[in-house]
Amino acid sequence: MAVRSGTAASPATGRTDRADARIELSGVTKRFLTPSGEAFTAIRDVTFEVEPGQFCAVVGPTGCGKSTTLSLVSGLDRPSEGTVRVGGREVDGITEGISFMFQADALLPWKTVLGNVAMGPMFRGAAKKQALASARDWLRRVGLAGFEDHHPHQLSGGMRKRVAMAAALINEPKILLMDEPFGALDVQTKAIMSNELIGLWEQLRPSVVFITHDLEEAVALADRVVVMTSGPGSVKAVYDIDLPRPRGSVQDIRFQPRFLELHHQIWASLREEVERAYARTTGETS
Ligand SMILES: Nc1ncnc2c1ncn2[C@@H]1O[C@H](COP(=O)(O)OP(=O)(O)OP(=O)(O)O)[C@@H](O)[C@H]1O
Repeated sequence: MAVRSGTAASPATGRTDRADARIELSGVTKRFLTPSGEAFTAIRDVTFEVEPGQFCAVVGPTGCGKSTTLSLVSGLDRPSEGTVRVGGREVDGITEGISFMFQADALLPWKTVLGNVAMGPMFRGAAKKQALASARDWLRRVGLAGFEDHHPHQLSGGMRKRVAMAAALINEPKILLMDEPFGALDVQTKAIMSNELIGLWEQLRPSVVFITHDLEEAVALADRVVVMTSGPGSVKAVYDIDLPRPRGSVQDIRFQPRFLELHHQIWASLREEVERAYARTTGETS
């Protein structure tokens, strides 16, 4: 493992080398105006990179600015200072080739499962027949063959996540942004979904920014873990995870000595920030 900050190491052998999938945040600060008109700094001087095809997890205490960071990468919001680049180009609006997955389902309740998944290619100009064929194929890939005509409310939470995953991946994004996508699932379903995500990611290799509160999930899935400080968030440390790929089942990897070692080291760093954030909410000084 390497604890790093600053410039990124070369991607490991076998990674996609699509330079247009590189994500770079450099000295990024984001301030919001509070209702009373004062400036509130959500993140300060955030710098890190995600290599093309790399799976990068971001962890940090609640309110440290993880979602804010993700929205700046997506182009939904702009930095107050610093630059966000995707593929070497400064982000100045919604960037082509990015898909999202959030904790809340972003499925349209009035559309069938097939209709929800086919929407992406249809918006991108695919013929309806082709979009539906591709959606059927993706539903098969996420284990939902036979559920094409169901509506989202007729599915379990895990099944809805599969639909959301198919809807995100059908566009074959170069970048996948995920904000606690499995946060609302029970432990077993979360593990199954994590395994499925990693299997599909290994086939498509988009660059991933994956926000999570679950450090085990971060270490099990990621090539790189970014630890953020308590708010205003900045990058405290970057850990390159040297567990081999393919990783296999996330349930099993948690028992490997190397996993435990990495988890222990990163938790020592994260814990200080979690405690600092907690002390603030309880009014204690730290
Ligand atoms: N649009 C906004 N206007 C004002 N303040 C905002 C806005 N968006 C976020 N914030 C504030 O910025 C800080 C960081 O929020 P953000 O949601 O990015 O944190 P987070 O690390 O993702 O939190 P959590 O882990 O709890 O989801 C919070 O204090 C939040 O209240």
